[in-house]
Amino acid sequence: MGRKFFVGGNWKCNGTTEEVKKIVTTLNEAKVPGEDVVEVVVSPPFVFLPFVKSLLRPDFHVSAQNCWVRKGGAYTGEVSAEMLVNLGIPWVIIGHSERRQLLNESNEFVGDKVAYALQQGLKVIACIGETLEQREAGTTTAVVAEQTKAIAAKISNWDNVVLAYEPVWAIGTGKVATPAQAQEVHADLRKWVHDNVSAEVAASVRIIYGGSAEFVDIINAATVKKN
Ligand SMILES: O=C(CO)COP(=O)(O)O
Repeated sequence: MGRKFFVGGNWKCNGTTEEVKKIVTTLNEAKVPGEDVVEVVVSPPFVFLPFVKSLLRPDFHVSAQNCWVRKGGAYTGEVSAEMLVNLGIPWVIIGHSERRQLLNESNEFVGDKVAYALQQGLKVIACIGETLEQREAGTTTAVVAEQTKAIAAKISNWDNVVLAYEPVWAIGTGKVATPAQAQEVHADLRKWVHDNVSAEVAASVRIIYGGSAEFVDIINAATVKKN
């Protein structure tokens, strides 16, 4: 069976109650293929999670944008994986480049977080991606492999992991990766997973593109491929 499509929306640190309500209303009216074809996941800030979950159509799901690396406790300002599970939040984004860069989350820390969240029963969108400097130095493949390796070292079951390739240079910069650029890294990543995890995981794990995109390119690429 083919891999199920996955579409996610990371709302980052944005929104008011009114705006959130408006977005959810729009999403609830959207026409999409069934859940058996595509999973749709939205990721509001923590404070809006229960609100969004309560308003969102049942075939769309919610995701947190982060969670604490281990069991909760005396970690002021953090939100634990257990709390997300308790609230019925099925997904969490881990290792977003904004957290890696602004909050110094290391590859190892991200690997620990992914492992702990999975152990608690959450599904994880694990983000990886290179900076402009790394791309220009020709180290893209090595960088994303290193980030993936740090996750692979801590987990054995990839069923509940989606790998999100999010090139840092195409996040919030106005720059976009072309479908060919994204596809090239996806292919390298899948090969890395094949050679370093297993052929089964390489065949089944979903790798999504998570940087900015130009819809025109995607549609053209799909048309070219179809023809
Ligand atoms: O960070 C992103 C997805 O997680 C995409 O960011 P922008 O849409 O701001 O480029």
